[in-house]
Amino acid sequence: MNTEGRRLGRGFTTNASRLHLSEPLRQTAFNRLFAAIYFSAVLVLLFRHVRNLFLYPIPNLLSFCITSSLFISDLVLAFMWFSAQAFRISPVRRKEFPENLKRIIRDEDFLALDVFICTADPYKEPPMNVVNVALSLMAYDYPADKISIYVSDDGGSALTLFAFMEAAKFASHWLPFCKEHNLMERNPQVFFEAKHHHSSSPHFEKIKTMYEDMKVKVEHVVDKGEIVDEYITDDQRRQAFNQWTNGFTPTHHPTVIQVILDKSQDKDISGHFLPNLIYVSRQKSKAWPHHFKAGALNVLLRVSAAMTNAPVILTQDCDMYSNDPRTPLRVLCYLLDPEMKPDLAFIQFPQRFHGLNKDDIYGSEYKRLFKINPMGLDGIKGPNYLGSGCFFRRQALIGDQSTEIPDNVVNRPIKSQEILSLAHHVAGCNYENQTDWGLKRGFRYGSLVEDFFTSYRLQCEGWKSLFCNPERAAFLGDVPITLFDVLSQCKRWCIGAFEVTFSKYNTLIFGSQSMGVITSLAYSHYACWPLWCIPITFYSFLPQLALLNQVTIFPKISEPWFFLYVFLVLGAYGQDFFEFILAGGTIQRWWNAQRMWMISGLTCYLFGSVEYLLKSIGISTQGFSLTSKVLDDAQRKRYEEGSYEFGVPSPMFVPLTMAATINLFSFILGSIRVLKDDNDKGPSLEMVLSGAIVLNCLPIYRAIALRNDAGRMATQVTVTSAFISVTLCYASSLCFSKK
Ligand SMILES: O=c1ccn([C@@H]2O[C@H](COP(=O)(O)OP(=O)(O)O[C@H]3O[C@H](CO)[C@@H](O)[C@H](O)[C@H]3O)[C@@H](O)[C@H]2O)c(=O)[nH]1
Ligand SMILES: [Mn+2]
Repeated sequence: MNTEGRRLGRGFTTNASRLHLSEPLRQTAFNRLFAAIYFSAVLVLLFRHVRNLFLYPIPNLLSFCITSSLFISDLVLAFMWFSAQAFRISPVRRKEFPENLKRIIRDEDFLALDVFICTADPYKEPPMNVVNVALSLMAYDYPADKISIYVSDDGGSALTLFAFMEAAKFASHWLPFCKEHNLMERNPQVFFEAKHHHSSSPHFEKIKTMYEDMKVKVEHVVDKGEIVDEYITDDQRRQAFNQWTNGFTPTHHPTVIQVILDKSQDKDISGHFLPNLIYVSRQKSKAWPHHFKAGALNVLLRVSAAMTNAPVILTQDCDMYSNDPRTPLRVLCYLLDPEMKPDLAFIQFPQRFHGLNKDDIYGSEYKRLFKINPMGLDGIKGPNYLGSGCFFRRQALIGDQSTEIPDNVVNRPIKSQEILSLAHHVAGCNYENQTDWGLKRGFRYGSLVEDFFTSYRLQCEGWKSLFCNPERAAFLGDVPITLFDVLSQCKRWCIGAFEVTFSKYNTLIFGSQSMGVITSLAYSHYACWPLWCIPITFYSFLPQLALLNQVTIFPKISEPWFFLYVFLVLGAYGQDFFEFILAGGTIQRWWNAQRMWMISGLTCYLFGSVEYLLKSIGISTQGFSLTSKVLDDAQRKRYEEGSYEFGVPSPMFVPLTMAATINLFSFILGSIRVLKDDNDKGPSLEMVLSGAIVLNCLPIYRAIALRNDAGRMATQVTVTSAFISVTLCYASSLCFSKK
């Protein structure tokens, strides 16, 4: 069949030897035009602020404070808008043709792949889930002798090792089963939960029973917190678990490296070799910093260099399973392209999630962060690294572009004493001492968003990246299902972002010199992310307090400035809305995403900024607080019903509840006045703003007053917020009356 010039839907054309294609997004021209118009409007607004502040006499301190707060807020908004244009300037879309690969490569051309899976706590990250992730990756449609799975266990837990030993046994049945039935779902948990036509066959029943047996065993062990004697079935296992001696704790223990499957010896039930499966728990000592996930990944980089040294590395979080067995073939479409540029460092897939509720109430899809923006960056230097679902060229992490690194795979038996002792040596906690690991080599240290920081530094060094976004999700991960977990995760990201901003690698100064202005703006947008808290907080309180005291701070409808405000607000929201919908979103999801933006401004952005401050003056020492992946049934049920989960009495909820209360009162009071007053001059911007915030806060009112399940707002939070709100209103009335 002649496939030349065949139209491939969505506007791509190709011929039979093409491996990949890219094309600019259609909205680019509009984006640029709109940016020019909007930019002029922003300048006019800033001009108005400057004039009000410096050219007109200021009657009193209060109005000076109000004017300058509005000016600062709008400056931040302007900066965030401006830097975000970097994502809009040349977005591209790609497509790969893995079906064409077979024609041009032979089996031995497949590049060896080392897969890194990080886990850190068997109670927050259930070993059964981690094992399912590993099984889905081991079952890639790829020559098994080219795949090695490395599991980094920062929890140093025998329970996790046990789970993997069981998984290895199950793998010898599961992998041939997947291949025989050509399954797409190769995460056994997901596969068995879905309804399938195989479900009547005896083969299906048999493998399902095996899976259930393994699950029962692993969960039993995790519940007990130790490996029961009856499960220590042979000397090999006994020797392995004997490494957990009495003084062994998660934060203080020697290195444990266990080769669970060896591709040169272990076969599945159909007689094919299985991929390598290696458990690594690096040495930990309280005397040495371990640098969290970045540290764990660097240990895997070195251990894998000693054992298999594959030229391609996939980094994966322990909750991100493979949803498409052909993903590595897509990667080969780029890496085996004879025209591949030597400066390509990594290929990033979007983070996508399963188990989101219908309208994604917490905006956990992060469409902008994980899809729209990476497509935007793909047209410049390439997307930033998202921590998971990313294929690196090993060379980018261990050398510069000019170092020749032999792309050969180590071919010694990985269980040899020589290799194992080298692996132990490089996993030791003082191995990195006095070296450039984490500084100039490997995953970079110094930020809680090690992914963002690492790709930033790589791109500063001249490396590029690609965004690969196939229709069927390559990976699917878990989302946090309580608001507190969502906000805590985002707070960690904020602290990490500021760690980059206030380092010598500041994205605006260092970045613009090393990576060009446009890319550095994009990175600055993220690095300054927590700054959103400034405008959001001011706009949630200031105009409302003014409204309560019958003072207007925004232009009235009779003034031309009114329309400038209307244009700026509608323009920004409108563009955001269209981009969201064009990227496949729904109206409800967009609404929830913008609601989460407001909520974040009053919670995680704000608390993240404060915590960063405390950390930098040495008061707080917040580390990497893991996102919980454990499911509580009642919480899950409420999440599925679309009900916001407050529950915990966190101080983060206080400013949020205050904003909800104050906006409600100012809106009601304002409405009463409008109704009573005949010489009313139409809508005031203050009223529109507090009305919009009240709409956004509906779930909060419900959580305070109408619910009595465990997810309602904690009484402490309600009482504290009410008290501070009253004080704030009283104080504001004193200030405004002095005027
Ligand atoms: O000391 C640590 C801490 C974490 N992890 C692992 O890091 C991964 C990410 O942790 P998680 O709690 O799931 O954080 P998230 O906020 O959900 O992760 C996002 O944000 C992180 C940066 O903050 C990135 O590393 C992740 O890839 C990205 O998905 C997990 O597999 C953990 O097991 C470690 O290995 N060691
Ligand atoms: Mn996660």
